[in-house]
Amino acid sequence: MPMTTTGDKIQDRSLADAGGKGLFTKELEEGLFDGRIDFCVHSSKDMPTKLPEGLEIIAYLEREDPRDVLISPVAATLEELPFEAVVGTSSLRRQALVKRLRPDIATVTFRGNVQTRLRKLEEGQVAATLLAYAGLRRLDLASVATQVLSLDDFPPAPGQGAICIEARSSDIETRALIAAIQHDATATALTCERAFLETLDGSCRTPLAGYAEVEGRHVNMRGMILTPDGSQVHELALEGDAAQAQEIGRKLGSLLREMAGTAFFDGWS
Ligand SMILES: NCc1[nH]cc(CCC(=O)O)c1CC(=O)O
Repeated sequence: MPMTTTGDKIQDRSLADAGGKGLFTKELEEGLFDGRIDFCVHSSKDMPTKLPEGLEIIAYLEREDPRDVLISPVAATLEELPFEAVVGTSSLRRQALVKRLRPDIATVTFRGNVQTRLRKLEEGQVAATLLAYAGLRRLDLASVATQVLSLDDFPPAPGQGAICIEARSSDIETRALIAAIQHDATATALTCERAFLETLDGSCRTPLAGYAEVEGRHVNMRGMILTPDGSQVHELALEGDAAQAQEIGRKLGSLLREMAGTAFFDGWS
């Protein structure tokens, strides 16, 4: 049964202004609670860190490419965009990361589905936009990407590129069925990234990035927090055993918070 979420309907505001991550999940979760559906498929990036009592993420699928891409009809790279170009994005993280690399660039709110954004770009409303490579690939639109941005310059949002399944905690049957498609390395990475997010971000208003790389039993997570104008950046990486994924994410978040100091967060939240 197709369902439309508030996140799909509200197209004129940034997600932070419209009410945060829960926008994409609320209607679907109501379907879980009243038994119309038994599981939901989400982009992990859109999932709040705290789920309603009685619901859980029961599996993560193998992660797609987590990187962001630049899409521009006027330049081949972010570096080559014209001086004081206008870039369309409603992501606080992308806004801050762009300005960190190109302080001359202005950003404007840019939402809507991918096709709408590409049309605005064609009409010349902005010189470029930024999107997740994973989303484009899933829509068979990878070829519209102008530049794939490096994980170092442009670290992704926690959860980017990973699909998760949410279900009722009590639904043992669905849990057992879905367990078969869990991708363990992705689950480890996401455990780490979501613990990081939970530690740092109550409000959804702090530009932050975080990406955990998992190889065998080893996790290496890098996190970053920025001021919205990209002028101040704190970043740090921590590594350890996969069994410690949650602790690594939490510790990374609290260390970054300490490094930045309270004044860093007071400025705009
Ligand atoms: N906020 C919307 C959203 N949620 C997940 C993705 C990308 C796909 C993914 O991360 O799996 C996107 C679009 C985008 O950021 O370009």
